[in-house]
Amino acid sequence: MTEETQAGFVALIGEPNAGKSTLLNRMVGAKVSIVTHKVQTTRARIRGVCMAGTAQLVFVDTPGIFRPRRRLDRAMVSAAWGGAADADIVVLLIEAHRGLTEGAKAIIEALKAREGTQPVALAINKIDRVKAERLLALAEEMNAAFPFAKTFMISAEKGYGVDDLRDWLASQVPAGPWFYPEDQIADLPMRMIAAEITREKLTLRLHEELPYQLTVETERWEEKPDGSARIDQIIYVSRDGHKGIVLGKGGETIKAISTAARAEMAEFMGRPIHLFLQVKLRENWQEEAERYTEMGLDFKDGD
Ligand SMILES: Nc1nc2c(ncn2[C@@H]2O[C@H](COP(=O)(O)OP(=O)(O)OP(=O)(O)O)[C@@H](O)[C@H]2O)c(=O)[nH]1
Repeated sequence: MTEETQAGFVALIGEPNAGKSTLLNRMVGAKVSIVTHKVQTTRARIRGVCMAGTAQLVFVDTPGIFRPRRRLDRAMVSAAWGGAADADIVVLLIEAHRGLTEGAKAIIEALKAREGTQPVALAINKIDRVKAERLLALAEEMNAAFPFAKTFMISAEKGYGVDDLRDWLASQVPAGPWFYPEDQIADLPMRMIAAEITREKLTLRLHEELPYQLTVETERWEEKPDGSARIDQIIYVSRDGHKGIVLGKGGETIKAISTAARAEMAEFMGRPIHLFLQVKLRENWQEEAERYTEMGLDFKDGD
């Protein structure tokens, strides 16, 4: 699965209301938007994954970044880029009927500060709301403001132009193995939320005691006929001695964490959850950490 597959990260940016969730839902499937509010401690949030032929596209966004009230200075811009900096491609989404707004201008300033690092495509969304003449003028105006690698005219809601955009993205990502097994893509957002919930409970419970390098992964997700779900997660620690901290005396700590995490998952997902936690040692932590960083995820704790 190496030579003939491609995979990459796509940062979808745009002002609030531009239609990012709608576009993602079109490309990835309806579960995606649910992720938005939950997974907040990660540097770049993974919003969804989709397949386009032999390519796997992983969509990330950088929340709340491009909403500057004042002018952005360069340091702020580069800090604000966070996970988007690691993306292979950036897509700027704007609204056709609003055009080149102040917010869009601020984003373009930010893009200019890092011009040349990644291809940036423009997607003019909500084309169902404007006349064709206006669109062409807007596309020209936008391309005069920034050298976009490509311009797409889409309607995320109606689905116009979305396949073209996806196919183009697929053609731009590098050759390489997929980041996620294909059969996990559909429930990936829920898996990630579940892992994030457990991690949050670990943080709350352990505070400074928390082993510096620790991750939670959802290993298995099983739908039960009664509408409940069984979730198996592994808490990875980097040193054997850390296991004891997570388990606590007589398993007390892990039990409390599990109870709290299960309750929150059940509430969030609106159904009964059976949660099974295991603590494991992951010795080759360093390489793994690099892998996650590459993916724009910040799973490290304690900083
Ligand atoms: N007419 C029209 N409306 C659209 C289109 N795409 C999205 N919308 C609407 O625009 C509004 C905002 O869409 P969202 O997808 O929530 O926007 P967003 O960029 O994710 O917004 P934030 O989560 O605030 O960043 C919703 O009411 C959508 O239904 C489109 O192509 N045409």
